[in-house]
Amino acid sequence: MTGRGWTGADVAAVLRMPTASDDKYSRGVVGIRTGSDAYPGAAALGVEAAWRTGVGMVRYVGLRRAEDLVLARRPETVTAAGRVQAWVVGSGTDPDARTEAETAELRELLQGPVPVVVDAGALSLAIAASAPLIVTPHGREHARLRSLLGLDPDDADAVVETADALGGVVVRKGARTLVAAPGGGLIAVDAPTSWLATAGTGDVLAGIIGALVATVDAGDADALRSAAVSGVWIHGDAARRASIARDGGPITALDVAEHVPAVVGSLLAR
Ligand SMILES: NC(=O)C1=CN([C@@H]2O[C@H](COP(=O)(O)OP(=O)(O)OC[C@H]3O[C@@H](n4cnc5c(N)ncnc54)[C@H](OP(=O)(O)O)[C@@H]3O)[C@@H](O)[C@H]2O)[C@@H](O)CC1
Ligand SMILES: Nc1ncnc2c1ncn2[C@@H]1O[C@H](COP(=O)(O)OP(=O)(O)O)[C@@H](O)[C@H]1O
Repeated sequence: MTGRGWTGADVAAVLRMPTASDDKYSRGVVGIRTGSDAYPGAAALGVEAAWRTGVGMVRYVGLRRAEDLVLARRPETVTAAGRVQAWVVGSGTDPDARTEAETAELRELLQGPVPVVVDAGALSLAIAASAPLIVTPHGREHARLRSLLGLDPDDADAVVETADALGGVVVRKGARTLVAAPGGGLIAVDAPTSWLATAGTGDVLAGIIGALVATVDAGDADALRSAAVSGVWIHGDAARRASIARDGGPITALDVAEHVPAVVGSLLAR
């Protein structure tokens, strides 16, 4: 399997410096519906990452325990209902523990006009979606998703086939992350450091991608794929910087989120 690469210049083309005529809404609003009583931390990680990527507003929708954690970490997060330009769902959720009401609301989101980044526990709902879609499975989740789509679960690198069957962008995470859009070519992004293989970095990635998706044209399939690949690139570079800041030592998921602004700033300054 080979795929074309992605460069800092490609990422910079997706980013936009705010101008004097911007306000918080024109900069994009991302809605994050993640976390659970079992995994409240995933909510805080995704919300932190979305803010750090540079949207005008992050709205969070979730259970009390996760919401409290999100607000303790990021009081600027808005927990009132309202419009968003992208959703992030599923990180830190277990489909077996989800209520019927929550499943129905997720299904409704997945039938709507707003693009949805689907991670972890919500992946099984993605197969029935009609919304513009980006799914972010790791290897095991990708195999499960392929089974649900009637594809060979063992064909780990057949990401283009998964994207075609799903009708959405697929980001199959790993040391080498593969990204494909329906009918499109494959793009591969190699992680600059394997310190990234640590709990919660996938939740951070979903927040980064959600923030980028909130700033692009939802009707443009190419733009959605570019936002997804750029999110993977930013995530990897933030991990590299986070480790360098610790003399090449280990990092945590929150360290990755905290280094995202430096990645974005340096790309916009080129
Ligand atoms: N801070 C947070 O809130 C975080 C929340 N998170 C959230 O957690 C949820 C589940 O995500 P996940 O990726 O762990 O799920 P999944 O693909 O089912 O993997 C399970 C597989 O792992 C294996 N396994 C388990 N323990 C093992 C061991 N010690 N050594 C070796 N293998 C071991 C296990 O094998 P088994 O024990 O069954 O043999 C099974 O095959 C998801 O919602 C995610 O967002 C995470 O993002 C982390 C931070
Ligand atoms: N060996 C590795 N080297 C570099 N990056 C990795 C490696 N393994 C996994 N990753 C990256 O780490 C992140 C892990 O995400 P995920 O599996 O969803 O974890 P979690 O659910 O704990 O957040 C992904 O971005 C993936 O690309």
